[in-house]
Amino acid sequence: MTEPILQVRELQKYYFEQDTLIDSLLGRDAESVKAVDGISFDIQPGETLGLVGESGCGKSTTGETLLRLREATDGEVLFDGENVFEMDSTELKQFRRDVQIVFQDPFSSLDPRMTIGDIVSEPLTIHGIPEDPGEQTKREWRRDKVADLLERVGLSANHLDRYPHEFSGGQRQRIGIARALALEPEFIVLDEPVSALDVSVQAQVLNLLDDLQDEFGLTYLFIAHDLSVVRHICDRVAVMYLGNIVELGPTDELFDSPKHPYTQALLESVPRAGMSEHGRRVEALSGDVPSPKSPPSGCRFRTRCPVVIPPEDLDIDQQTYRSVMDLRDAFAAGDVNPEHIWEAADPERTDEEAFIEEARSRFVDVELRGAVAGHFDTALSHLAAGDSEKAQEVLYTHFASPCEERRPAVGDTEHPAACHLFEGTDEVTVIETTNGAVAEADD
Ligand SMILES: Nc1ncnc2c1ncn2[C@@H]1O[C@H](COP(=O)(O)OP(=O)(O)OP(=O)(O)O)[C@@H](O)[C@H]1O
Repeated sequence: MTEPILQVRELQKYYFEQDTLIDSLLGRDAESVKAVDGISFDIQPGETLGLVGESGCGKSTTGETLLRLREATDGEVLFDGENVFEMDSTELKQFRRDVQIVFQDPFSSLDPRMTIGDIVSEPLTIHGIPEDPGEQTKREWRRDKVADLLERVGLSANHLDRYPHEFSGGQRQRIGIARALALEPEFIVLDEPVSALDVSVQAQVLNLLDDLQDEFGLTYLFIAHDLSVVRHICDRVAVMYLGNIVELGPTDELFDSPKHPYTQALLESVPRAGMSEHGRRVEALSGDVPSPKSPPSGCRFRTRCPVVIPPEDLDIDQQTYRSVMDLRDAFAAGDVNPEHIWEAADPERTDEEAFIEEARSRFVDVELRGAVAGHFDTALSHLAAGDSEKAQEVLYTHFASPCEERRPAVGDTEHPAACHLFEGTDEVTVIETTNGAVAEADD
């Protein structure tokens, strides 16, 4: 195998909020937003790696941090074997030529006061290119170069003296791409390059990117939230959730046999022609993404996961377990007020049993049985007595999931996924239960 052009190792980027002098004078604690929290991947020369996930999961931060446009909190990035975060000014200057970024919004990323010629040639001017323009002046050389670049991205060389507002969204994105190509880079981060464009124009820009990759031998990191876009342009796809990579694999394999419950849910939420609701195997994603300021312990997806693993000694179905987990989270967030439950309980009765009946009807809509019912009622009786801490403790003791105790490792196989369900195995299948889908590992 060839040497990867890019190697990302345990990259971490935290944003710190409330850490100004005024904040500390006002006694506010600094808060960290764990936007990217220890991700690793490689990209081979000439490859397109997709980076997908819901809004806010850390995709753009990843792209910008590995290009050193943002300062990493921790981790390492090697480009052509060189440590990007340890480059001196000469090495960094060369790096800035070799890597480029294309942004999502072609309306705000181009300076409206500059002509297209100036926009595309600006990187050349900044880098003092050409050193030797031969028979021409530097300005003539750059004009010719820009005219050539415009034609290569499907625009006319006659557009050189026009301004961005004279172009459509698709054309502006082509201008952004021409600018990124000016320095003849090896690697480009494409940050949602077609998300702001009409669907009819998206395919044209994607085809252009594909052609340019072949023509110039480019390597891409293609960031997108739209899975259907990634499918056609990427060789491999990495799926991100709340600052972590949860699955990475060859595109077709990842789409045809997704392993991680998050990838499965993400794919199920993509409308697909000919697929009826009945044919869906896993429920589409529900619930909100937790805040990256206080991400869940262990697996970050566990608070929304449809197949979270119960403790070994507990016989509990997924729906009931989810209700208990949600109740625990509500306790922890201070969202459960016993006074309200007493008020809503049968006014004829003031006994603990009335409280428990009311609380059960509020928190679970399935019938609890056996040990599960016993632990649950014990917790509720503590709550009835006003001891919310003890109630929480009971729920944590008896219902703790392996998914919350340890962060699942991403393996180093060709198609790894970070999920406790199949750690140590390479295969996963999805089976259906009456209460929803359950992913199971093949041993
Ligand atoms: N400058 C900043 N200061 C504080 N928090 C930030 C900053 N920039 C991004 N974040 C937060 O970091 C997290 C990751 O943001 P990022 O933009 O990288 O996600 P994304 O997956 O690219 O989302 P989108 O598709 O919406 O751009 C989000 O919670 C975001 O609010």
